[in-house]
Amino acid sequence: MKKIVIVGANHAGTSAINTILDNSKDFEVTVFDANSNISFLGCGMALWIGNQIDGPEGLFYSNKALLESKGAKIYMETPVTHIDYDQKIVTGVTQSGEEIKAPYDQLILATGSQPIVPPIPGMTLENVQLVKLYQHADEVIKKLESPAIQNIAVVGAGYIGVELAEAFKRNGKNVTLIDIADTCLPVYYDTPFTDMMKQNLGDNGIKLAFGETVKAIEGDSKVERIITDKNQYDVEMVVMAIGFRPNNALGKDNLELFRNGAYLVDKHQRTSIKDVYAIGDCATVYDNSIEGTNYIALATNAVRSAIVAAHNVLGNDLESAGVQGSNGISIFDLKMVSTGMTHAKALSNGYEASFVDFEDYQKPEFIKEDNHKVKLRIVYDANTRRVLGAQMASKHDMSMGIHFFSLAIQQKLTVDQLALADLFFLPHFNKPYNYVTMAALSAK
Ligand SMILES: Cc1cc2nc3c(=O)[nH]c(=O)nc-3n(C[C@H](O)[C@H](O)[C@H](O)COP(=O)(O)OP(=O)(O)OC[C@H]3O[C@@H](n4cnc5c(N)ncnc54)[C@H](O)[C@@H]3O)c2cc1C
Ligand SMILES: NC(=O)c1ccc[n+]([C@@H]2O[C@H](COP(=O)([O-])OP(=O)(O)OC[C@H]3O[C@@H](n4cnc5c(N)ncnc54)[C@H](O)[C@@H]3O)[C@@H](O)[C@H]2O)c1
Repeated sequence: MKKIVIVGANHAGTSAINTILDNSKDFEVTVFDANSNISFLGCGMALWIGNQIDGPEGLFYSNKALLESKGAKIYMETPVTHIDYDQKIVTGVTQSGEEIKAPYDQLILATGSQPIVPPIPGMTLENVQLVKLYQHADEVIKKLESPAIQNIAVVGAGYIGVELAEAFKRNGKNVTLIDIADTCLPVYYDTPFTDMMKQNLGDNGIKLAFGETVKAIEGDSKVERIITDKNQYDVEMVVMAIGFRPNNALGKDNLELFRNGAYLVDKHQRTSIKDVYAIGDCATVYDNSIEGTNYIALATNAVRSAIVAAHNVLGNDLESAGVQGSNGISIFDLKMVSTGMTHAKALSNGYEASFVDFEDYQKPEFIKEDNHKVKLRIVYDANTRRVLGAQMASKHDMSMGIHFFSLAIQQKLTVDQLALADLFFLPHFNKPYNYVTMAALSAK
């Protein structure tokens, strides 16, 4: 039997294990994970912290017993400390200090990412929190019960920071949201959209401290204040959410890396060493919007890249379709979704980019219930007319609409091809002249 070793058993690793074992019985699959749990959905963390769901139980979809029932050998709480890429041997160390040596024919690295820790004074004070793992969320929730914690600074107004700012507000805490950029969610949306989210956060009582650089966290053993280049805020907890860094410790000296340290992979998820694959947050993706290699840490990419790697391990020649970085967020009922490049990013990447904006009600005005305005921006190349990105915002759940644009970018469609696409009409759902058609028709 061919030996497959997988390092990391969270979203990417679990997806690879399932794909291999669901499709073949001819492989011996050995898996190592440093953590004590598998498959925690970080995307549900804010809902759990904000008391919008019953508890964390539903945020797990797999476990050691389930994967072992399929035939995998799973070592939990067993960090891999060394990989001999010449001899093809992975070494893990159990909690009791026992060394496990696992030889492989093919190796899948699924070691994910870690939150970025800024090099500022005060990071080791009590109540400075990182938020990635189940254990992190559990610790934050226990601390929130203390009446001593009333004022919280969230650093980073990206996806995690904005979601957690809402969650802490739902706990009745005073929240200050700090970002080095002059707005929130700048990676994903252009100004008209980030302005909507800014307004939404402000209207719901979150103090916004944008355009401020954090210099230090201060206190006498516990957090007492956070200092920026412009202000200082008295807080009892600081939550750091300024992005992820790929976890490349096991391969950084052996494998070719992307500029941020992620393992550089091709469309088969192959690294620079034969028989070694990398998937999920530790690896690069092929980004169809920029037509090149990129780093986009998302669970969706983790699961799909794992399916691709697993099929190649099985001997099926499967190539990734690439990604568009499609994403979504819902904060105090404001829903925003985006895919591909923002206009600002397209310009900074050297495209002669244009955009078209359109805003309309989701349904005809005679429908009075659950009918909200939807704001749409399509970003396209002014020369080739190729769709480069799209953003949508509404109180209506229009999220499925972004998939249309995602596929358009993947298939290199032009904005003019979208204008004449066959979109159905029914008043319960949309308008005969819907905003997608109208926006695309209006593209200059
Ligand atoms: C709060 C939060 C909200 C999020 N929301 C969303 C969302 O809404 N949508 C979305 O698409 N994505 C979301 N993400 C991102 C998503 O969680 C990640 O992209 C995803 O976890 C990546 O999966 P992964 O398996 O590649 O890596 P990870 O989840 O980082 O898992 C890596 C695994 O490798 C193990 N490991 C690492 N090193 C070793 C070693 N040396 N030996 C053994 N094991 C090792 C770790 O213990 C871990 O279990 C969110 C993330 C967070 C933190
Ligand atoms: N809904 C979702 O799809 C979802 C939810 C949560 C997380 N995620 C993913 O998880 C990953 C990590 O999320 P994240 O929110 O940590 O990263 P992010 O990239 O979304 O946001 C990081 C934010 O931190 C800011 N920042 C960077 N350095 C800073 C500094 N020194 N001081 C202050 N601000 C600073 C950036 O300007 C940015 O706004 C991302 O890939 C994200 O897409 C996705």
